[in-house]
Amino acid sequence: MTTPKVVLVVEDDPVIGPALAHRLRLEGYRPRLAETGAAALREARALRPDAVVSDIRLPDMSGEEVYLRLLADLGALPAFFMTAFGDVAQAVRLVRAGARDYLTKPLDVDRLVEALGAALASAPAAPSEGREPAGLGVSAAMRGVEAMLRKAARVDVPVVLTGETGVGKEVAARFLHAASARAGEPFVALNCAAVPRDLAESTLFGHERGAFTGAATRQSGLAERAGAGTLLLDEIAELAPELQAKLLRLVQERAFLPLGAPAERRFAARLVCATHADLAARVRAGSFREDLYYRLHVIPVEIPPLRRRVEDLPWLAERLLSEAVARFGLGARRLSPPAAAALADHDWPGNVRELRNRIERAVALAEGEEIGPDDLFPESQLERAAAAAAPMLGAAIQGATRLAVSDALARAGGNRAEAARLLGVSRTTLWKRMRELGLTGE
Ligand SMILES: Nc1ncnc2c1ncn2[C@@H]1O[C@H](COP(=O)(O)OP(=O)(O)OP(=O)(O)O)[C@@H](O)[C@H]1O
Repeated sequence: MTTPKVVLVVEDDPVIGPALAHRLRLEGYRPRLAETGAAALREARALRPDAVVSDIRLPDMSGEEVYLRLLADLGALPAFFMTAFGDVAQAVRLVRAGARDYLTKPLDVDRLVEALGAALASAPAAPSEGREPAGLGVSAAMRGVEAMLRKAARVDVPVVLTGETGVGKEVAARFLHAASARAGEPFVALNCAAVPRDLAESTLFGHERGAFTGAATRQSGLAERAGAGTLLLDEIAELAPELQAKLLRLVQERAFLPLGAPAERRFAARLVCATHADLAARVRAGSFREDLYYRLHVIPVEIPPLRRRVEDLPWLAERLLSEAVARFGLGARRLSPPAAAALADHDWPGNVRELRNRIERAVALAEGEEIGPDDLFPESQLERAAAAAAPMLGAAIQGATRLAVSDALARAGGNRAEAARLLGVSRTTLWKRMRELGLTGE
């Protein structure tokens, strides 16, 4: 059986949103409705939807902003926009940024369902039980990480993934999930740094109806939604102290208490944590509980930065390139040899996320089939232009200085002390400038 694809519907209209979600459910999708941009971003980070269908005007931000933030967080994914305003400029911008389609209201739902079906059929399928998960790299370092994760997948103990931002900690967590016996169960992720502090507890553990003002219905938390699958807590170092205590209970007793619930529930998922912070240092600084640290650190796995495994660059670039081409529905693209060489010269502070962003931008904007170094690193083109402009700027500054100095000397009747006073500089500075400019003061 295939797992239903998750479609995030972002719509604040109380009729259109639920109606669309209902239709998508009938079509065999797992829709998730968000009524604001902030809720959509939260849901997207936790659920990693397969596609997004969003209104362009939302109460708190534009659909465009939601999409660009989703792109940064999740990479490209099929996105469809709905608008009552037919704003062509925004449509063009969104399609350039990778959106699939732009539909005007009243919405032709059949057309949307058809386009969604086509987009999701061409998207790579989620790994399912028994299938070999996609590899993480070809370097010895990443082969080592894969071997470690495969071993960890066999036993149900907490894993902590560490590494710089964008190295692929979440990708590694998904690899672990796919390699484990839990592969057919949900994979649920929460970025602890992104969820507002007052919502963190109910997001993680859920709440009963009436548990707090505004809790109109019962809401299950991610600990419950992860079922017998895997729960990834990303940026674990940012978890508030009161939640650290509750997480300890989750790990130790495998139990959690939804807000306002009469009794604890059993935690059936596997816990994986990730962080780019030095957790041991946080323990020493007193901001992370030592007992939790030791509970979580049963299997620590470090994902090395991309600059320390350059052998992975061509492999990753190739993979991200074909993914971007398929997602944007474009024809073939390839990296020119100088572009491939430029990849190796860069030191990738943003790691694989930066590589993905550069490749997606290059695929979207390159004119022909071949992607050159300037498509990947447009800033170096600007730097070259600035360097070329620098001599011109220098000449302009020199010309202006010459005029000002000659004028001051003329007004001071050749008296250098007076000319320096008029210019607001010391006599030594004036003397230096005159020497540089070849002025004698005559
Ligand atoms: N081995 C890989 N193959 C393909 N894509 C990858 C790989 N590793 C990372 N990526 C891509 O790089 C981006 C960042 O990956 P991921 O979110 O897993 O990093 P992270 O270390 O969890 O980042 P952060 O510290 O910011 O949470 C994603 O778009 C992901 O798809």
